Amino acid sequence: MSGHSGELRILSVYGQGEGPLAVDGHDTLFAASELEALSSLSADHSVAKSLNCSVRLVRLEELTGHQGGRKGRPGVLCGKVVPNNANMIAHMRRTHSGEKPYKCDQCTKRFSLKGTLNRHMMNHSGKITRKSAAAHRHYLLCPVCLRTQESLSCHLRRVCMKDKTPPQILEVVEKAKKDVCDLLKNGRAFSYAVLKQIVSSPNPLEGLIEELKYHHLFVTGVPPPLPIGNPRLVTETLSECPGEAPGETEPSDVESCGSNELFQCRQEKTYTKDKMVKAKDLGILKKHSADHPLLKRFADYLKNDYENAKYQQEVDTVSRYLYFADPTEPSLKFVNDREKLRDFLGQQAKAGYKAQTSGNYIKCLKRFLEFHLTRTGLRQDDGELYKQCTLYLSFLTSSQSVLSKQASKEIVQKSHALSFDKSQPTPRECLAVLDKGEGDLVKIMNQLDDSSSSSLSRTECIFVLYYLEAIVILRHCQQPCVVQSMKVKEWLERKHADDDSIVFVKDHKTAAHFVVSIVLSKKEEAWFEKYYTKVRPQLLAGERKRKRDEQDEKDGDDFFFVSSRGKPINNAAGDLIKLQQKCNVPQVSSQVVRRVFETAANRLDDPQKKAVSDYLGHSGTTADRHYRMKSLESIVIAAGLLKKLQRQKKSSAGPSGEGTRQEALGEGTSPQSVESSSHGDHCALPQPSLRQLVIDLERIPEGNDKVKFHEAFKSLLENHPVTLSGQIPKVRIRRDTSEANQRKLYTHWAQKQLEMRVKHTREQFNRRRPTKERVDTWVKKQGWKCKAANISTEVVENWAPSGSEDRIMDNKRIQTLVKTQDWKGLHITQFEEKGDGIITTRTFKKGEVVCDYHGPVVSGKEGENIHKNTTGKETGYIFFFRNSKGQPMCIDAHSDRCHCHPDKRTFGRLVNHSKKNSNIKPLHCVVDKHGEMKDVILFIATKELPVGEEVLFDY
Ligand SMILES: C[S@@+](CC[C@H](N)C(=O)[O-])C[C@H]1O[C@@H](n2cnc3c(N)ncnc32)[C@H](O)[C@@H]1O
Repeated sequence: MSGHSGELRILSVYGQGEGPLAVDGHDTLFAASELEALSSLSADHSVAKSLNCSVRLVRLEELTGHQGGRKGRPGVLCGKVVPNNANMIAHMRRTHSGEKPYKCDQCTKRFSLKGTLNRHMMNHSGKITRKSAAAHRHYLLCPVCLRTQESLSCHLRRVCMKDKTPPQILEVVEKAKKDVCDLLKNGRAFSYAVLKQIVSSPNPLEGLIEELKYHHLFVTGVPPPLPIGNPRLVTETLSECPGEAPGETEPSDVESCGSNELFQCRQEKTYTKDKMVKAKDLGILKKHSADHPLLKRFADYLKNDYENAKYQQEVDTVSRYLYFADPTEPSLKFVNDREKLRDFLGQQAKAGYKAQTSGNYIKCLKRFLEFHLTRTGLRQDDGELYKQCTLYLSFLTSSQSVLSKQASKEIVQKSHALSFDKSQPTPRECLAVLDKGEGDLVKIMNQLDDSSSSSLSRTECIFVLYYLEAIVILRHCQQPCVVQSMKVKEWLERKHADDDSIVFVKDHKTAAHFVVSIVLSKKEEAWFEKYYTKVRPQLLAGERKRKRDEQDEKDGDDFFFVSSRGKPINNAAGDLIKLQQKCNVPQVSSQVVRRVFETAANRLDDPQKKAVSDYLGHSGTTADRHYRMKSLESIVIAAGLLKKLQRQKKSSAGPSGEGTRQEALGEGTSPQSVESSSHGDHCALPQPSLRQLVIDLERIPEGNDKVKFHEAFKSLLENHPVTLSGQIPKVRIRRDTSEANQRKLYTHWAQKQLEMRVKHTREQFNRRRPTKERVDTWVKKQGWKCKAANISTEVVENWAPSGSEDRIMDNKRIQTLVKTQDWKGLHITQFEEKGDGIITTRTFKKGEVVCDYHGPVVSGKEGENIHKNTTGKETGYIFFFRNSKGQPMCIDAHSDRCHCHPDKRTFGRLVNHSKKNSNIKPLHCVVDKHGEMKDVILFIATKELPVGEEVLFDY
């Protein structure tokens, strides 16, 4: 570009109303003479006027001063409209010439803006002027990228909220300003107590981040949570019994109710319903269509990757939040607005949701984001959104930790309140529906026996279904989702223990990570069997007729409990309510029942309490520990204890409210008395509280009962002594011996037999420590009806040599080892001065047989001859001893390989000598080999031998 001095150049022309005009003048050079007129302001305006636009004129000498536009791009300038020529010149100088006109008179620095100079001057003066303080307030935090910005509005407009409207940006700026003020006012002081609490919390870092956030300070670079290793495990943890968070029932959907349409019961307005209505009013229940691709893909992910049967519930949860965040359509944009989540949680709190429920929402949202971060192409498609999602994920994690703390607080408060709640129902009241409905159930069951009318009406079928569900929930204190998860296979594979049968439900969705066991009495088992063989097929058959129309729905073939539509039942809690309404008894939820029995279990001693707690699955024990306790016997014992607690009679107390121990434990309570006591208005009857009963129980001396039990047990043993293979005396026999102690007699007898079996097993392995597998195999061979592991664990874990030395060779294992020379735990190694020797590869206990001195047994004389005739390497391998008749004998092991084991070097002949450090001793024994007595020299450990020790004996 060449120019003449005095030329003016029209840099750009901005039209008014028609957009930018690409007029020639944009790049046209005007001759100085022609532009004489344009060199003044008026000329500038006149051009503008004629073109109906704004024109900028720049003198070429000014342009040549900076050699082009900003960042070295010649001729490309900012296109800014300035009001007049003077301002234009100032603008050009400041912005495009690289010149910095404002100089600090205290140092050499120059600044292009006066405001920047002013701020710089503060460094010298140490004072903040009114003007500069105002400038400082502009350092606001961008809530999206979490960076402080000199001009937030400008930053949002250009970067983080490019697609938002000015009012939306203004709103964010105003909020940021408010936050800064709040930070200055309240955010700078930290409470020592709070910090201490955070530091001692299980996740101090998370707590700290949250606390900083509370103070309007943000931590950047927080990594997103690690990818989930075991989706299945996480699924189980996340979906704790859907629809039943501890302490409340919050159906996943407003519309959801019982699994069936039976009993036209009036729907009572419950607390839960109130809550749902409120939630609906507050707008937190609306959701997007599940057909939206975003939600559909998430559903597929949950269904396939997590094998989450209840995936729709989780999708709905996410959908509700997405709707709240943006009712127009589901999107990931919600990650740009953290305030929205706070609003949502606030609304949930207003509707009366518990912190745990809100926590569940956050869990689902996290999973939704994890899905997008790990399973979609979000990173490649939209890097910025991907980044926002990771930041939001950590925000969710922090929010979750706050909610979980609040949730535990709520649970503790609630259980504390409940433990002192005298209006809590008694155990008997909890079971009122079972008592009241039993008559009808028996009638229906009898009807099934009658071959002429084996088909039930649909209502009758449903009644049986509901009643059996109620047995599992109320009598066996299981969560409704256990009922929903029980499979046919699990029913068919139930185990029998004496009169009881145990159903193991494996794939349930409770928070507990172990198999749920349900101990059914003989009567209950018979009902369940009739349901399975006669009622369930009717329910399934009803469905088959309709199936053609509903191909896509899952059918109930695998599930034990099926609805009248032949589907797996989906709301056992709702079914229970319906049954209670039908039987006209007060509604008691599964949660209340479990709590009542937990409280009632307080009266038990610690091991019993633990057994009940484990049975109920309340203890939070690890799976490992739980499986160990779960021998059939222990499950049955725990179930028996629970039953005992359930038999607590409701109101047999005298005027003082005191009942007898027997009454309190329900012993001798006849079904009739239960029936009569459960009729009428429960609340009208005088109630001794459970607490009172527990106190009464404690007042009664135990001693007398103990004596009675021991007498009963002695009497039982007279006719049914404990034997290794004997059967536990039948319930009838135990009842005849002592009605009150029949269960305890069972336990005690089983315990004695177990002890006897362990002792007997130990004897089989008394001189060589066995492996667990070996004991298991041996126990299985005995044909005892017990779990081999119960015995082998006991034998192996506490193994020590036992029995007299005279009888060691009675031990079959030792006999086998002598014969096979297959001694384990030893290794041949070389020693510099001694030649070969033996070291241990496992520990040996004092008294354990280490190996034998193997070789042909010859007379002493023969031995001496061999000794004389052997030279060199073969000397020193003859073991002299006296046999049981006192005759001199010897074992000739001069040959490196014996005839019977030509493939192996036997250990005994390689044991070296030491007088001082000997750790084994030889023991002469005799073994009967097909009627012929054979001498054996065993080596017995004289002290504990650690691994790697040389085996030595004093020659
Ligand atoms: C029964 S054998 C022991 C195995 C022998 N070390 C080998 O290599 O076959 C006995 C012979 O081992 C050697 N021996 C045993 N104990 C020893 C010791 N403490 N020091 C040196 N040599 C020893 C002697 O040569 C002895 O005659």
